[in-house]
Amino acid sequence: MTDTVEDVELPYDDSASQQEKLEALEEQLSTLEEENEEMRDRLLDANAENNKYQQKLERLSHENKKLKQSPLFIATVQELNDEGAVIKQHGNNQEALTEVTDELREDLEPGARVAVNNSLSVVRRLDDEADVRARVMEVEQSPDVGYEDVGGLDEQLREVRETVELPMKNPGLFETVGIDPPSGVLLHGPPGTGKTLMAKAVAKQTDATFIKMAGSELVHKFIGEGAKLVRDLFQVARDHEPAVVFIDEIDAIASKRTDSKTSGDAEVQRTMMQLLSEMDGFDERGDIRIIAATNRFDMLDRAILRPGRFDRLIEVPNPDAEGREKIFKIHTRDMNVADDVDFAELAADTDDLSGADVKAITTEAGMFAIRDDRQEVTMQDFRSAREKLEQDSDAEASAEPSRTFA
Ligand SMILES: Nc1ncnc2c1ncn2[C@@H]1O[C@H](COP(=O)(O)OP(=O)(O)OP(=O)(O)O)[C@@H](O)[C@H]1O
Repeated sequence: MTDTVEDVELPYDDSASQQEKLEALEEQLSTLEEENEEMRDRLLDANAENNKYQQKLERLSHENKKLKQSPLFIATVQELNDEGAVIKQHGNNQEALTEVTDELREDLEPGARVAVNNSLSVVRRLDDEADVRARVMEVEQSPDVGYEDVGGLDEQLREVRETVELPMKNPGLFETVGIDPPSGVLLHGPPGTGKTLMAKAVAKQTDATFIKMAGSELVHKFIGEGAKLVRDLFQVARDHEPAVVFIDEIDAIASKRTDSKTSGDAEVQRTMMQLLSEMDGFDERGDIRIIAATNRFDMLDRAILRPGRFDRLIEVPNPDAEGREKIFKIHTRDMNVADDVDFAELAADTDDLSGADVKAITTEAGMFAIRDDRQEVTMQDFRSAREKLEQDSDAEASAEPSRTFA
């Protein structure tokens, strides 16, 4: 507590002379001034020290944030003991003893998958491997899509059948002629044009299991995961032969190399290299065919288009009027359509739309009939549906300029 003026003890007796009082007071004043000076110096030092600590704290907080954000490695907890957790890193299988915070410890047990940072500290617990696989891989024993469900892609379908179906159904033919069937088939074109549909249809036709994985899912946030998922993908395919492996959005793992050297890019590269090596070592691939799809053909790294890899390129464009008419008919097969509906006219009026857009119009037309309490879908319903979807996509396009709906 600070002294108040009343607390100050006077440095003289009442009996002292004026002169003595003055001298005593002067002496005390000078002592106090010295002490004050000393305190001020100490305060300044403390302030400087405080600033230094403040800066250090900021640096460490920044570092901490960066460590949590930077690419993380995957590991499995082997055991928990008094000193922390023994973890085994995926990829290099190295074991390490690392500290874990008390809160995190409660959430961990041997076998748990965790994300660790550069200094191997556990940052968080992850979903189990099986969950990740199930999330990124779609396995369908026999897709319920046939060639009759694909409209307006006769030429593309012919090529897909020749390159995927024929080698599976009649491998001897290629042996007799003495050529290798194309390894992988790449479908490229705008979104919603039927690429996935064709891949499913060919899987059904060949009684093959359809295994789909999206490139964007493969490029996981975690180092080592992408390449491992590619290995898993091909293992699942081998376990389910005959199989059609469909890799959607392949551009996510096979884009032209960028100049930046971030760990994220390195991870994408590693995932792509794993895919290439799986494809290259696939001579004895048996009954597994690979189809990839992309909306960004221009972005692809040419390495994946080399002979023996995705060497059959099939463009899948938006349908022309004739194609749109067929797609209208396919998606209204089970609908109660009024006699006045003219699909040729609707097709002529829906320039530049994709197959997915045409399908959306048919569903929306049905909704108009339901809202109006009718059981039959009329030409007017289709027209209203088209207008509604155009308006919706105009609104979306102005919010997000990269997407358009002509
Ligand atoms: N040619 C088509 N014939 C019939 N239906 C189609 C056609 N194209 C698209 N569709 C409809 O649109 C849906 C989406 O199409 P699909 O998933 O095959 O597109 P995609 O080309 O794989 O698109 P993305 O590049 O966005 O993955 C299909 O399930 C189907 O209902």
